Amino acid sequence: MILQSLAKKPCYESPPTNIEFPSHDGLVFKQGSEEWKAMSNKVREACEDYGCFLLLVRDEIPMKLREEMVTAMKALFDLPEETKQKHTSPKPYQSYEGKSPVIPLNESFGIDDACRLDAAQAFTNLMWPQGNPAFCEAMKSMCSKMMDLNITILWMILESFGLGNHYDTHVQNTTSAFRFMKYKAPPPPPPTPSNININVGSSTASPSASPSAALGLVPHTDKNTLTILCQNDVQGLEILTKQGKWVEVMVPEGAVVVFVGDALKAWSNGRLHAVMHRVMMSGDKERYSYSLFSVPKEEVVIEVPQEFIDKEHPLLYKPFNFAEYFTYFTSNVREDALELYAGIDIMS
Ligand SMILES: O=C(O)CCC(=O)C(=O)O
Ligand SMILES: [Fe+2]
Repeated sequence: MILQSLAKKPCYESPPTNIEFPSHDGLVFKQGSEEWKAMSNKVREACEDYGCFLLLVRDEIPMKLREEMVTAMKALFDLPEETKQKHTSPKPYQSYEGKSPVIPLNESFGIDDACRLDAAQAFTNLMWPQGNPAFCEAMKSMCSKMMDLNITILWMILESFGLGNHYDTHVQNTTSAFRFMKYKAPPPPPPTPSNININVGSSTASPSASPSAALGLVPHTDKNTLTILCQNDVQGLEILTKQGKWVEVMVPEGAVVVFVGDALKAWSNGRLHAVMHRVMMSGDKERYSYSLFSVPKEEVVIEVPQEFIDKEHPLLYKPFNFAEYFTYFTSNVREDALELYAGIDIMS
């Protein structure tokens, strides 16, 4: 695994540093080894400072599987509208969604409890009643690899805080959700005097500047624990730095983006940062991305462990049920939903 911190500076004046960690036995480092400890600390620091980071995981998530996944997704989004609309769920963000007036370039499918074997089968059979084993296989395999990665990263974070004893409870309390996303290329901007080619003798006025980017996904923090995001080669992801500046995230081939969500931010008493991010589309290519979200199970109450509370770190969040917070958020879609719902006003 190679880890790259994002947005070292408010904007990329110099390339972010790459740190390489040799891996042993595939995904899992020898726990307790020097590499393991160094990697765990880097992961925690990135989560504290930026709330996200890039991981190069060519061994853990092979390129061939990524290619199969994008091919499978193209077939999925190419299905007729009435077939896609068959995917419905009472849960927010899980049904097929497309043609939203706010984000008209975006289409998505959410799949609950996605790492269960029967979830991939049920979804595939709904979309392709005649069967599509290639899709089902790619989805199943990708889900489990991304979940392994997700859990390993959580393990590293806990170990780095010296809280490895919380790992088993976290895993028992965790379920998963998967999301497929497609973003159409934005329509070309209307011609303006500055981008119409005018022939003046032998010289030609310069061609149009690149079309201005269009909103692909609204700014948000993820609400869950940790997110692993993969994309095709079309960039568009942006994060809001702590300095309040939107910066592009150039995701290299073979890398995934890891995000801290609100649930982990609250559990860590605000030590870890849940970063705002969005997608801005430009150019003429379609973006495909897919995410594996680790999510606290319905009944789970998020409570800050004593180890995170001291004089310098007063308790910032009261215990709350994650499912209830999520329901609250869906009817109060605002940036400070977590603070409003569970925050303790330490000034009063
Ligand atoms: O498509 C992307 O790159 C971002 C997706 C995302 O942020 C999300 O689904 O929460
Ligand atoms: Fe997100």
